[in-house]
Amino acid sequence: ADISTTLAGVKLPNLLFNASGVCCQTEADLKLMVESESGSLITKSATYEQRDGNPSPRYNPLPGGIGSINSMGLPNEGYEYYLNYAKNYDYSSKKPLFISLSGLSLADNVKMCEAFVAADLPCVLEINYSCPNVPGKPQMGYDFEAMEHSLSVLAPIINKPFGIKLPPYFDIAHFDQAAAVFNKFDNLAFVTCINSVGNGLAIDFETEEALIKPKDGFGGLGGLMILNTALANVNAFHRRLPGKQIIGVGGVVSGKEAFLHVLAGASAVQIGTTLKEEGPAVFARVAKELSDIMIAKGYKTLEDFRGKVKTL
Ligand SMILES: O=C(O)c1[nH]c(=O)[nH]c(=O)c1I
Repeated sequence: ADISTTLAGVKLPNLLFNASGVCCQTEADLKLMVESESGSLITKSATYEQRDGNPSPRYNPLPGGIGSINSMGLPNEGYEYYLNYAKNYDYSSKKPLFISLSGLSLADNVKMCEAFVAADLPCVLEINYSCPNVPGKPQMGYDFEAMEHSLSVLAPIINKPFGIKLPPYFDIAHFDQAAAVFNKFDNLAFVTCINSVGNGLAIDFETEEALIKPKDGFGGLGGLMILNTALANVNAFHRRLPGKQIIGVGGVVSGKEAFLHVLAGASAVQIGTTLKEEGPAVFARVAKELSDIMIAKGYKTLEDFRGKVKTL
């Protein structure tokens, strides 16, 4: 079946790619993504300066394959590293490049966006408003006023289609308030839902210890356990953002969850925890599983069922 898609006006040979943060911090990581069967790739969220991030252990899968917890602390090579990567990227490769930016201040986001705009490259920007793991930095995604102000500055600078990475919301009024902000920006072409469910706590039963070191063990939750929150956020914004697209992320362990994300309204699907645990071979597996599901259900393209979840 045809699992290709178009996102922000850019053609993706298939709808799958990595969630920012996984398999994308260094050129070696990104090479693995380019060589994989993913339809696209996105870089690790960049800050203006290089960051080491939080002390390890800072990532851990949870027992029983239910998910993961992380408090990486925004480790990255600094935005110029990713700008250079974007300047040298082979855009004829059919696999579009996305760049994640997560400035620690609006001023930093402005400087990074201006640098990418000045370079005038075909890559697509995803501004991360939802990093839950920088101690002392509350995430922008939960501050609607600050997010609106940031977008009012950045959208005109970027001046072409771009996206934002959002935290999960859990209140219908918050979906409404967030959508009211996003609908003000015409070139805000997509929203990526969801980032990890912030500040969970995983404790080892035997040792009675927290699984990760930073922040007393508090970190973002990912994997199968967040699937249903992810589907709700994808569908809530699919319903509320006419003319914009949704990238679905959260809980994709097989073609089945990718199918559900598209049914909820996703135009593309990112994989985080399962990519971290299985490696880049996950893309060929999930792509085949999704194609087989579509064939079994009689769907030829993603448009045949995108957003068509039935209510009772
Ligand atoms: O701790 C991180 O680096 C991190 N971890 C996440 O789960 N989401 C994010 O957006 C980020 I920037």
